[in-house]
Amino acid sequence: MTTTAPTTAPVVGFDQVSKSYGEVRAVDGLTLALHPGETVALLGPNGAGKSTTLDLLLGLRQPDSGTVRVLGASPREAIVAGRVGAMLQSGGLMDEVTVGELVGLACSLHPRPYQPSDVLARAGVAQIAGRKVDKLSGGQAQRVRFALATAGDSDLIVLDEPTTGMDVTTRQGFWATMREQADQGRTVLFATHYLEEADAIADRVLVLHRGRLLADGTAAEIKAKAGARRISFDLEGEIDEAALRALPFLTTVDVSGQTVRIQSSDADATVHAVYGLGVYPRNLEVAGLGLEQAFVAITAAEEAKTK
Ligand SMILES: Nc1ncnc2c1ncn2[C@@H]1O[C@H](COP(=O)(O)OP(=O)(O)OP(=O)(O)O)[C@@H](O)[C@H]1O
Repeated sequence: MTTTAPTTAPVVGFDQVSKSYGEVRAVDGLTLALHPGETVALLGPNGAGKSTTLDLLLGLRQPDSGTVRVLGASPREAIVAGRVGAMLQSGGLMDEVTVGELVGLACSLHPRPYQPSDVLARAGVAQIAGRKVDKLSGGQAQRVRFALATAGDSDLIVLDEPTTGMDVTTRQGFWATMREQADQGRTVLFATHYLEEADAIADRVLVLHRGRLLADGTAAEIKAKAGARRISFDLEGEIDEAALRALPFLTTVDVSGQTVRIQSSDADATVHAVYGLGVYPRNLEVAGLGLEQAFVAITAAEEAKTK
């Protein structure tokens, strides 16, 4: 028996949630619903409010106004019922115990625990189960935090910058495991600064900026929202660089040797105008923005508006 409502409620529901620290409004009127089986990336520049949002979601901080619900209950009730597993940036690990002991303890405290041996194996730390927790490398400690977050059968897994300090192979293994968790119907929410991870892993991307939701959609939708496209070509002769830079619709221009790379909010018009400069562009390519460039474009546009 749990105290939580049936799973028809969103896994996570924020309704007009705000949280300030003194003068700083870290989360500003956030409304949001996450659903079962979604893998959601939370992006935003430093100080955008990602960690505060996760703290509110986990009941570690209380909102000044608005409500946060997790699986139809308060965050605290959902956590007590074992429905949420979390891996936080700052989560210190107990000293003087071994990895195996710590994971065993986490399993024993979970209302719906997995076998410690399975948890150790899944997190890739079975070989270091006998090692003291304070003797681990940064990447190993991250894996142990991951083991603690998956000690039992939770409906929601919350990860704050989970792959910081992991090498490439560990990172790939980590995300493969997370995919399995989502495929089994769990909701995975992770904050990250690695945009390529968000692009590859998440089926939904949230962009936070100054505590507000700036974009919410698939990575493809976020890229489209940024509007701009990348244009690149090689020059055969000289180009009047000042005239090139003066063309309308350009957001960035980079001329390096014979190669020109530009971003434009109207690629068709820009290509037409380049021909108009008497240039014949070779190897012309027009492509959409990557998620990283789209993120920079969206947040920079918002910065410009708020100045
Ligand atoms: N305990 C606190 N006391 C005062 N201000 C805080 C506190 N925690 C966060 N802030 C401020 O609130 C804002 C949001 O911080 P938060 O840590 O939620 O952002 P973030 O998106 O997680 O940032 P980062 O990417 O740098 O981890 C920032 O301006 C930060 O300085």
